[in-house]
Amino acid sequence: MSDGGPGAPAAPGRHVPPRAGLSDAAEGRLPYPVWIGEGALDGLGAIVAAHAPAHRLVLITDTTVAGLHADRVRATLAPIGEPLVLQVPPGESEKTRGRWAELTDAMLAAGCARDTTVIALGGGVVGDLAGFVAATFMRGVPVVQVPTTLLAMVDASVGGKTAVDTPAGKNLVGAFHPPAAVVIDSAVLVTLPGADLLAGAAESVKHGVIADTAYFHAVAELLPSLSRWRPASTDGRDRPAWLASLTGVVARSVAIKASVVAHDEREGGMRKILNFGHTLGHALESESGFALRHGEAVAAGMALEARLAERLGLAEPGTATTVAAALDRVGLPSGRPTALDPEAVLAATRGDKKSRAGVVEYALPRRIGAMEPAGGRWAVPVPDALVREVLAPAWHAERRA
Ligand SMILES: NC(=O)c1ccc[n+]([C@@H]2O[C@H](COP(=O)([O-])OP(=O)(O)OC[C@H]3O[C@@H](n4cnc5c(N)ncnc54)[C@H](O)[C@@H]3O)[C@@H](O)[C@H]2O)c1
Ligand SMILES: O=C(O)C(=O)C[C@@H](O)[C@H](O)[C@H](O)COP(=O)(O)O
Ligand SMILES: [Zn+2]
Repeated sequence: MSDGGPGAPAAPGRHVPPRAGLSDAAEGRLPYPVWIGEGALDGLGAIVAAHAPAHRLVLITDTTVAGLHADRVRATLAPIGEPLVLQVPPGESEKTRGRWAELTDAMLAAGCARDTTVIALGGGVVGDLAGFVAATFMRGVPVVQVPTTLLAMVDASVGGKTAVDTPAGKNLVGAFHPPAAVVIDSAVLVTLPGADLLAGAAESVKHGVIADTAYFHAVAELLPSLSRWRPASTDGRDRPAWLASLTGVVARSVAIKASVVAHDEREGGMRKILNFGHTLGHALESESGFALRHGEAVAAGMALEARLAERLGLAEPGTATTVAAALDRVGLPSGRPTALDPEAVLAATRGDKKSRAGVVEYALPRRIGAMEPAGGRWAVPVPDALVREVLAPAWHAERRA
């Protein structure tokens, strides 16, 4: 982690109207605004001033994102204050209690107090880590989420889950800490490589499976154009044909997630549907040593868990094949990668927090576009023998497009 220098006091109250629009779909469902649109980043300063005014601003980001987008963020924040900029190295292996300690120590050393707003600029790793810093710093200060990956735009930045990983597993120490606002500038996606776009789109595939058949097919149709994307330059001058469609995808995914979270913010029941693909997904992600991106692991987890749902007689026949076909077309994993030991994956599921009374639970679909409780439960136990059965066939990375 590096310190970008001391933050100057912010002057709350200056309000320049932001250029981007509020997501109609999310408005009214969440107790905080979600701004979505190309150029939304330029309105960040005004949004912070309006929704999270503070004496001090702390910008938490990773070194990759800082090099690409931090100058623009500093510029939009300039009228309200110079942020203390704290950078961590990129990657899931940085989402740790150690980084949390370094970040909170740096804030204390800089004299930050409860009148501080944290701005999380980056992918889901930064969002979860900075969100957890904000949730815990002096028992909680506001966080504004500014996602820069597709995954963080469609999923991680909304809903208030924050966490760090531990050696025992993913997201095991965390807090619910809803953001004060979310600012999504889809134009920053042009600097993201195709593989990261695809991994993010996997969470949108999930939203389609759990809530909207037409949306599932629309996302599946868009995947090939994302997989081919190679950022030619890092300055955002290229405007790919898929950008407008992807902005719509972000809005639809945020709306689906908002409608779930609005019903069950603390995951007492229905919110578990957002965990479709994640019981096995988290196990695969951890067992790969994070060689698999989160979205890639969730892709494999969805294909495997859809198979479980069919074998249990919960899902319509053909559901798993439809999910796997959408993933296979672009080389997203649709099964257990050959290098991972099935027994180790099964064992890793037991460390997840989706266990109840020591039994691991799975949120399983009924068909593409629908999740319903089974026997009154949104997540159900699955016999180990069945999990072993779906984990048995290996998925070969050579199948990647
Ligand atoms: N809190 C939630 O509800 C929630 C939901 C889904 C996922 N997550 C978490 O999100 C994490 C995964 O997030 P991710 O996929 O965004 O990974 P990530 O944050 O590691 O970002 C992926 C890579 O993209 C780089 N990057 C970010 N923005 C960029 C840009 N605009 N241009 C170029 N490079 C850029 C990053 O530096 C990083 O190297 C996991 O830890 C997962 O558990 C949380
Ligand atoms: O917001 C939610 O709820 C989700 O489950 C979204 C998931 O995509 C995300 O990966 C989440 O962090 C997983 O939840 P966890 O409670 O299993 O850590
Ligand atoms: Zn996820």
